Amino acid sequence: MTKVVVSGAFGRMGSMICRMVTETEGLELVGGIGNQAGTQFNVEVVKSEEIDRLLTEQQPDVLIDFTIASAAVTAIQAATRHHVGLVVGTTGFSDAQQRQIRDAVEGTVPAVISTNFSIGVNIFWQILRNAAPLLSEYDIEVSEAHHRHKKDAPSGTAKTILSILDEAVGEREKVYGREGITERKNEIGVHVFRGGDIVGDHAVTFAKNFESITLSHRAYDRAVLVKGALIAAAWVHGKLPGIYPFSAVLDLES
Ligand SMILES: NC(=O)C1=CN([C@@H]2O[C@H](COP(=O)(O)OP(=O)(O)OC[C@H]3O[C@@H](n4cnc5c(N)ncnc54)[C@H](OP(=O)(O)O)[C@@H]3O)[C@@H](O)[C@H]2O)C=CC1
Ligand SMILES: O=C(O)C1=N[C@H](C(=O)O)C[C@H](O)C1
Repeated sequence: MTKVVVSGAFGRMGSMICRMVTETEGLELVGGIGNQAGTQFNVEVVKSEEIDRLLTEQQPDVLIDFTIASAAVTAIQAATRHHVGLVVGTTGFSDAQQRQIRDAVEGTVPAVISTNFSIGVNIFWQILRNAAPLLSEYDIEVSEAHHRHKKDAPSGTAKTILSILDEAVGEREKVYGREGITERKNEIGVHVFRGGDIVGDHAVTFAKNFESITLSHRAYDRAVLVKGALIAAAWVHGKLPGIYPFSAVLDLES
């Protein structure tokens, strides 16, 4: 049995994760962390000031975090103090926050950290790794669309796409939207849409004269992201300390 605490327990992802943990054999929901205290699926949800008490009392095996960057850093640091494994889906970390996370996790706990827990997106990234080197002479544009409530832009997934492209075709300047008189150089254009309840769309277009190729992924239901996080939670329990990508959980490494 893997005992799970969910940070962001009242959020869009967190509340669905709490419900699906209670419905998944082998996982047990033992607590939550929220911006306010309360209960979720019959377990206590505490504010971040009470994390240490919760982790001491409930002795979870894994903490799953889907919050905002600053709250995630606090939860991650607490989990490492209590030797609790981690699944982190929160996006929008600054470079300094990423360093804080690496420093906290290294040598202490196993952590699966991914900007996207959909299996399809992780396969999409792998396809991109293989395809992009063949398309290095093409103009490249990246776009993403999400619901109106999303706070960070571009999405974490889009940032991962950009780092895959940097590695595959060499680092290029990123141009975030265009306005006025602009001349395209050897850059990557990045375009962000926000509206309605779009779960998550990502696309990469490679264009040259007379032809283009677009690789895209669309999530129709947040459940695909939640399912991936739960697969990661079951996997990470008992692993050696270190940061693992979700592709390692899925055994997608080529
Ligand atoms: N990796 C992946 O596959 C995915 C990643 N995400 C990422 O996950 C994060 C959450 O997304 P989503 O669920 O849509 O966002 P929500 O805003 O719905 O959920 C975040 C929750 O965190 C709570 N929160 C804020 N501060 C704290 C704190 N200090 N301690 C505990 N909880 C806190 C918020 O409370 P309040 O509302 O009161 O502020 C809210 O309930 C985002 O960064 C998003 O990009 C999302 C989907 C998939
Ligand atoms: O905030 C969201 O909703 C999502 N965030 C992740 C991201 O920033 O890439 C993943 C997913 O697309 C949904």
